[in-house]
Amino acid sequence: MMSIFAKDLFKGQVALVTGGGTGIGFAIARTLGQLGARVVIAARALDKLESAAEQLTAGGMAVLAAEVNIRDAESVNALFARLESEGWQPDLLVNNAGGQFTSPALSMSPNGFRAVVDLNLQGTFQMSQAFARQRISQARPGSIVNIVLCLEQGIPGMAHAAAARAGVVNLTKTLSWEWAEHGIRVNAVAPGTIATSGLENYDADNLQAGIDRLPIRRMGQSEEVAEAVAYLASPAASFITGITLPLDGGEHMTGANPQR
Ligand SMILES: CCCCC/C=C/C(=O)SCCNC(=O)CCNC(=O)[C@H](O)C(C)(C)COP(=O)(O)OP(=O)(O)OC[C@H]1O[C@@H](n2cnc3c(N)ncnc32)[C@H](O)[C@@H]1OP(=O)(O)O
Ligand SMILES: NC(=O)C1=CN([C@@H]2O[C@H](COP(=O)(O)OP(=O)(O)OC[C@H]3O[C@@H](n4cnc5c(N)ncnc54)[C@H](OP(=O)(O)O)[C@@H]3O)[C@@H](O)[C@H]2O)C=CC1
Repeated sequence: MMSIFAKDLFKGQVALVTGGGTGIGFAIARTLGQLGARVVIAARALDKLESAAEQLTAGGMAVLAAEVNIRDAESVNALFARLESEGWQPDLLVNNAGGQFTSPALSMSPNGFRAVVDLNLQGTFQMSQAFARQRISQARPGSIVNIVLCLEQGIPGMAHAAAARAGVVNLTKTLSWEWAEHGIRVNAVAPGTIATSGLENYDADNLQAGIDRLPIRRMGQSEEVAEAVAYLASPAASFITGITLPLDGGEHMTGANPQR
């Protein structure tokens, strides 16, 4: 997919994409890199990150693979300290890392619920706070884009993720208020079902049943998410903050219903 944006849109900027070694995060990293950004891809599995970085570098991009566990505040702080000392301090942050498992709410263990909230909500907060502290201490503007889930009809079978991502939607609004005076915009994209290897964790028949109900009756592509992220992160969206953009073929009207 060809980007509609100017080739040097993000020239001179560094973008940090969590979960940037796989799936949607990889597509976001590639798009921002093609648009001139130097890109940091960060996640837990360094081997996957390094092979993704190799692919992107082979395409002419400047890419750094960096290990982080977004659930661990010390690991997050260490990442930002490292990026600053190595000259990769990010101007843009894409909080893409996340995930969950399907389970009826009645049989979810407290620890299972907590693990998903910890990853998607606490992790996103920790990354955003570390990013904003660094930007604000140096009086530099910035932009954050959070990747959430389509949740407008609730998400039966994923109560933990529905709650955590709704938390991120409101966190997006709240941080956009608090950090606007520092020139930091905060927005989110809410994808529906997007064709990535991440979907191997989910029942294919349930996914298809959800797709069959969509007005646009297909899965989305990672590149479609990446283009929306590029727009929200760019100066073209300089008057937009606090929003969550549905990118879902209409799933915000039909719901996903993964468990039935
Ligand atoms: C229509 C559906 C559309 C779906 C669209 C969305 C797609 C995507 O999001 S794609 C992203 C793809 N990747 C994933 O979703 C995988 C993400 N999963 C994880 O990263 C992890 O499984 C985790 C964060 C959810 C948990 O990580 P961790 O803390 O390392 O896990 P533990 O093994 O320590 O377990 C903690 C706790 O959670 C319970 N648990 C874990 N997996 C399941 C499961 N599949 N079913 C039920 N319970 C699970 C586990 O048992 C632990 O609880 P206790 O046993 O009570 O200690
Ligand atoms: N595919 C879809 O249909 C949809 C996906 N989403 C969301 O989009 C995002 C990307 O999903 P997708 O690309 O499909 O799936 P992936 O499983 O490929 O992406 C998840 C990424 O998150 C990283 N990650 C997970 N846990 C952590 C952690 N604790 N610290 C740092 N990184 C972590 C993983 O890397 P590693 O394991 O190496 O840490 C991986 O790169 C996720 O938040 C997902 O929930 C939202 C809607 C729909």
